[in-house]
Order: sequence, then C-alpha cells, then structure tokens
Amino acid sequence: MNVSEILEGLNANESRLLLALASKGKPTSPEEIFSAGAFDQLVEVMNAASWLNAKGLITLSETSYKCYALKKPLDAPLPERRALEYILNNDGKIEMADLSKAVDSSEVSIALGWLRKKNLASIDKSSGKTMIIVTEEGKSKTETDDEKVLRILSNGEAHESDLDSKAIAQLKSRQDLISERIVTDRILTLTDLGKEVVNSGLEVKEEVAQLTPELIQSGKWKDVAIRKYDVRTFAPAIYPGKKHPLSIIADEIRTIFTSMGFKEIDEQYVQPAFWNMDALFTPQDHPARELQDTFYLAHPQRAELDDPVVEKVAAIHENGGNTGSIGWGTKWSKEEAEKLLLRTHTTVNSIKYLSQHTEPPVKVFSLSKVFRKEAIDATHLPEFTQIEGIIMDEDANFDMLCGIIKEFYRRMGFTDIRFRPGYFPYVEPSLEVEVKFRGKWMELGGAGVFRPEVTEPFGIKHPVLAWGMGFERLAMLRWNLKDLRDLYISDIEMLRENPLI
Ligand SMILES: N[C@@H](Cc1ccccc1)C(=O)O
Repeated sequence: MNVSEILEGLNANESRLLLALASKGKPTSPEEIFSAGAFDQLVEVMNAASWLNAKGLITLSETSYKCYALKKPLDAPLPERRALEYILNNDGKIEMADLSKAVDSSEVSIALGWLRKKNLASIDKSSGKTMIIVTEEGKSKTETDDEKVLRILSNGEAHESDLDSKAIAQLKSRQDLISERIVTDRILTLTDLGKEVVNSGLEVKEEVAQLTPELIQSGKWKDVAIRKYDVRTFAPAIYPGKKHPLSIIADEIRTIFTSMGFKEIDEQYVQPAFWNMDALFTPQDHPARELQDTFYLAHPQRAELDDPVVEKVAAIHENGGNTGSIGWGTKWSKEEAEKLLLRTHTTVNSIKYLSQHTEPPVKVFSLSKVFRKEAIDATHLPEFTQIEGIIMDEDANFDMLCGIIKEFYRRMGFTDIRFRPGYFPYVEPSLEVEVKFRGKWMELGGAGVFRPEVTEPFGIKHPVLAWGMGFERLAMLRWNLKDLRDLYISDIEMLRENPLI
C-alpha cells in the first residue's frame, strides 16, 4: 500500500491519534493522549491505536508490573511479633503452653510456625518441658522484611520494585494479608511510515457514527463520511446492574410453581417449637430438637400457646387421639412446645397454612430461609433455603407426588431423578429425592404424604402431599460449583462474568 492509499483508509479517530502523537513529538501513553482532549473516551484512543499498530503506523508497546496493597488495614502486629514481644518480656523464654496468653488461640500455631520459619525463636525440649526460646536474631530484629513490606503498604499501594520479593512471596502465602494487581503501561510511538503519513497532508475527516432521521430526511447522508461498522473494534466491558445468580434461579422456581397453579406463602423465621415440630408429629425427644441442632431464642424464650388445637396435638403425641395410632406414648410437655426457635424447615409454613385451609383444593409453595446449627463446610450452611410445597386434593395420591417432583426437576433441567425410602416423622410413605449429576446421586430433599397424626387435629379429611428440597444444592448443580459457600461470597468477578440470563 502506498501512502495515499493508507491516507484514504484512515478513519477520523486514527487520523486524530496520528496527529496527536506527531504534535507530542515523542512516545506517549494513551492516557496522556486522552487527557489532551481530542477524544471522548479512552477506549477510542486504544481502539485507534490498535488499528494503527496493525497498519504499521505506530508501535504499541506494553510493560506489565505488579502492585501490592493491604487487603485491609492491620489492626495489630503479626501474631509472631506479638508472641515475640511477649516472650521477650518474659526473659526470652516461655513454656509452649503459655503461647496462648500472647495470641488468640486460633493464632497459636501460626505464630509458632512463623517464629521458627523466620528464625526468631526455637523450640527446646532439653529441660523435659517444651520451651520456646528467642534466638539472637529474635532479640535484635525489630522489623523483619515482611513487616517492612507491611509498613510500606500501610501507606497505600506500592510498586513491586519498591518491595522485597521474598517477603512478598511469604506474605502472599498467608491468608488475607496482601493483594496483588497487575498493571499494564502502554506507550505509543510513531513509526517512520506513520511519520510519512502525517507529513503527507493528513487531516481529520469528520465522520458520522450514527445515522439520524434528520440526516436521512434532509438528504445530507449523501455528503457525509459515515464511519465503517467493524465488529472487531474494542468495546469497553459494561457491567450493568443485574440479578444475582441465586435470584435468577429463585425466579425460575417461582415461575415453575406458579405456572403449575401453586400460590406462594411464607411465615416468620421465629416459630414456637409447636408449629415447627409438635404439629408435625415430631416427638419431643427427637434428636433434631436438641440444642446442638436447633437455634432456640434466648429473649424471649417462650410464646404462650392458646390455640385449641394444642390439646388435640398433645393427645395425639401421648396416645394417638382418635387417629387409630398409639402416638409416641410419652408425656407431652406444653413448655417444650412453647419454646421459640428459628424455623428449621419450611414445612412449618405448610402446616400453618393447612391449619387455616382445611378444605381442598390447596396448592401452595414456599421458597424461603431456614436455620440449623450446622458447621459451615462445602455442602452445609447454618442458614439455607428450602423449596417447599403441599397439595391437598380429594384425588391426591403418591403417584401424583412423585409426578409433581419429577416435573419440577425436569423443568429445572434435571431428568435423572430417583426416590428412595426415607424417614420424616410427619409423612408416610416417606421419601428421599435424589438427582443424578455427573454420574453421582445427590440427595436434594424429602417428601411424602402427611400422616393422620398430622392432619387429624385440624379436621383435614383429604390426602396432603408434601415436599421440602434444597435450593442451594440445586444452584450448585446448575452452576457446577463444588462449594456451597461460593454462592454467598459476593465475588464481584464471578457476578460480572455471570450471564444476564
Ligand atoms: N422438612 C424436611 C423435608 C420434607 C418436607 C415435607 C415432607 C417430607 C420431608 C427437611 O427439612 O428435610
């Protein structure tokens, strides 16, 4: 291509950039060009730069480096420093067991590990006791290399060349201390060809980026230069406000149930044990009622029960009432039933709704939070969400229950479902629902038909089909996550990359 052909092919922004670079007379960064004011957006400079680079009119060189910052301000010296101070104040030597006086119990092994690794202290067992003894280095070093880095970073972000690289590596290996960011500097330089193009009478031809009704009506469109449409141009990433992935799934679930004719219900998180357990024929000595499984309220501890149904439920527990069942055969305590707790399942919503709606048809669902004293791990959270529902109908039966659950999962995109015998005190038959995912069966919830011991006190005469299923686990399968906790960590990258729908 000769110079005049090149000139012909330049768009307005490319020409503008060439002229800006020529007037600077030296290699210049896109940011500097942008701040000179000829462009509306930095991305336009970058876009033009990449085209000019491809055409050989400029070179675009990039250098990357790392910057470090504190993840959060340090409110105390590192555990090993606090431990060291403590040992020094105790003549440079303490018993291992006393280390917990210097640092938090969760920091003991961290402090000890780093004291030894940094050679600030050593372990000595020669006296028969395990002693921690400060080394010469520990006595003289008032600041280690990593502490120096932390001190620098406490004044703000710093360039990697200003920091000790070994100390950085050490700090990176520890949790929650420092974060790393890669910064890329770009420099634009006119090539000889670029200079030649500038010197051969380059000028900016104004272009129209958008055809307007006026341009068309007035006929001006014939005279203006219209910018070429190019799908390969850079575009800035836009992160609009959008729904959290969990809300997207929740919406899907709501749409499925409402389109099947269900109405959504919910209740308070705090419930008397009566509704959460007793009304559901859960015996008062059931393990799930224990303090280590259920969150009970401290203030107030109880709510008085004055519903006439309480007596009926009591009789059912003690001797089966007039259901034909023999009940649990134990003395029922009203006090136990009056304890307030954070609901452990949304089945409490279903039974409360039934208590007010005893005639068919009933088709309701809940999608709401429940609470259990679970240790947090990859598949358990103390606060999670259940997908609950009931159907009461004259013709309701077990097949219908299995059919509804299968249909629900089919609409969520899971076709391999199986039912296994399970045990929930309030249903008979009692089922566990499992979904096959990547060749493995995963338990997603329970279901069954409410027992007469549950329905009789309310005078319910027709079958009630009930189910309660995990919401987070479903979301986990949907997004192929290994860890439930990822759903609730608001990782901004994950949220940005997640598609809008
Ligand atoms: N409530 C049960 C699920 C369930 C609901 C309804 C009927 C049977 C089982 C649970 O939390 O695991």
